[in-house]
Amino acid sequence: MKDLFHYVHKLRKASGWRLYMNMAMTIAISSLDGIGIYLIVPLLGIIGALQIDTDAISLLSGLETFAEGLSIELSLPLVLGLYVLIVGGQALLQRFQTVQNTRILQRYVRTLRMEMYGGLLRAKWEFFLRKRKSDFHHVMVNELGRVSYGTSLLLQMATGILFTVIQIGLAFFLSPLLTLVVIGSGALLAVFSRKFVRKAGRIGDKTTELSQSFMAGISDHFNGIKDIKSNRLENSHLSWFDNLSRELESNVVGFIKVNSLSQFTYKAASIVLIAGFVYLALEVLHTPAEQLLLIVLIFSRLWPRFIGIQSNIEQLASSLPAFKAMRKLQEEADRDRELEGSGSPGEGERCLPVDGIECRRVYYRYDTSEPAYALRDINVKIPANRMTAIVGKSGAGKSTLIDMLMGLIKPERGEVLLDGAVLSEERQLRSLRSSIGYVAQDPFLFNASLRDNLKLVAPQAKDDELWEALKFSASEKFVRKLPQGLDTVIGDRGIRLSGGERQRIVLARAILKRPSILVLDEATSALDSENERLIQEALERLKGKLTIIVIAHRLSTIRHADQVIVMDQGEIIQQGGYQQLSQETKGKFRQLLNYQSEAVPAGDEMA
Ligand SMILES: Nc1ncnc2c1ncn2[C@@H]1O[C@H](COP(=O)(O)OP(=O)(O)OP(=O)(O)O)[C@@H](O)[C@H]1O
Repeated sequence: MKDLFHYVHKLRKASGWRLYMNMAMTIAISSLDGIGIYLIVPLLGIIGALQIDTDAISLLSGLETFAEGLSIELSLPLVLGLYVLIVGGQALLQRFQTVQNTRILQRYVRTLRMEMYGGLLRAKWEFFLRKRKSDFHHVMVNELGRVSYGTSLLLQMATGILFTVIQIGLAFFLSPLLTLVVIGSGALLAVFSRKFVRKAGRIGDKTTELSQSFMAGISDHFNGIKDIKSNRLENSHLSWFDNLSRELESNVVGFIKVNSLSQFTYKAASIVLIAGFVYLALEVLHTPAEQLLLIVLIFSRLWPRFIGIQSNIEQLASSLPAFKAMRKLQEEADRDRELEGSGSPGEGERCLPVDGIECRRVYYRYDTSEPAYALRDINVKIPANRMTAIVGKSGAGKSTLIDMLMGLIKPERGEVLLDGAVLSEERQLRSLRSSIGYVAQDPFLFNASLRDNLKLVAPQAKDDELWEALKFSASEKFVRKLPQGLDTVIGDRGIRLSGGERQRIVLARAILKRPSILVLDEATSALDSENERLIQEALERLKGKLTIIVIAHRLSTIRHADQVIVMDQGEIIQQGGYQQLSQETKGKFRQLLNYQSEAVPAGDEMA
């Protein structure tokens, strides 16, 4: 419930005066509706079109006196005209209110969407390490949809309750006793219906759980579709999908069963109640015909309202888990917020390291409840405007060290310094991040044209700057050969390009940002030796102008590095110049060189 109130508060903040205006309109519509319906029969009585004793209904005798006072004669056309005016006005207001309601709701959903997306984008990298990507899709699509639906239910319910209260007020004027009996019966039934609400809540929990698995499963499957197809895993995935779909189906049917059972209970009760009323009125109390007509009228107006509210409560209970899930993720993301107010790439002050980046006694664990350290007692300096290479076996901690140097993760112990100052302030971190050109192991491209992919980091870049960057990354030739050149759309994650082509485009993009620190994490692993040589030469030309950090398994790539760092099991076990390390015959680096020289033909050995 706390979560619901949290979102109601947000709704109030997002909609401001519109929400109150909406409530006021609800009151007007309900009043007009009540007046229109309840007055038609008695008004016909006043003008004598129906045989009704108006003195039996206090409100009507008052109205009659009022009309007499104004010396207005209540004729049939006047009564009917009044009725048309009231009901027509009410319909017009209702239309206006529907549009207004949608505005309120859509504005609110947009606010929530922006808040959620902004919160996620601004969260630290470590937040993403702990989470499944599909959980974000799940919250942004499914849960947000349920929250929006829940909120619209809430608005509907608020309208319904207001409506009912006003109708009760009007009905009370017409017949206090009868109205009290109807309310009492409704309240009694509501108490008995609490179990329906609880059941609906449990079904809502299950819906959250199932749709989370559904989203996680399908995104995993489509990410790994190539593996699925090549290993003929279609059937096992289909059977998983079938089981989950069945569970989803039975969950929905389960909810409808609960909902329809409660509706049935209310309807059955209404039949019994109305029969009881009529019997009591005719046989025991000998109520006059006009009163009896009112019993039916009041009952038939109020009872469906009770049913509607009960149904809304159940549906709301089933969407409460979505409010909870969304709030939880939003709060987690907000707690892990970083780089407040960071703008688009390239914006803000950039840093130009003069001394370099340094790690002092740095320790890091991905999971602090586990003993294994991904980085252990790291003491290293990455000198400015030099090329540093990080090598080591798979899992040695190379990428983790790079993440640490880029300020993506924070040391559990120890400190990272930029030009001698501890990297802790937001401003420092922001300027460091704005100055980095990063090419990941698994390069990411958007399903857009090459031009758009490149301009992502430099929106103002002219075509000749794009071509210059492409030339740097040895991609100019292949891009010129593409049918639409820079306008070629490269498919989902750049699927229409080869692995090596993708790496080169991402490298061009990193260069286009004109970084002062270039970080390449296995950035040329998919390249043939010819293209790799071209990139090496380009990097050579950059040496002395920017700080370059390279991770490479293929040691030939780092022949020209000024400094080589060798890592093993999270520690730095060797550090020095390429030549120096290759001559330390007992060192790990020499061992790695030997493994690779055995694997490549003699002429291609690095030296
Ligand atoms: N997100 C993560 N959660 C938990 N452990 C992780 C995570 N990423 C890496 N690790 C662990 O941290 C250690 C270092 O991983 P890291 O990716 O830094 O190695 P690496 O040297 O870059 O390996 P590779 O050359 O294969 O990319 C490994 O034992 C790895 O299992």
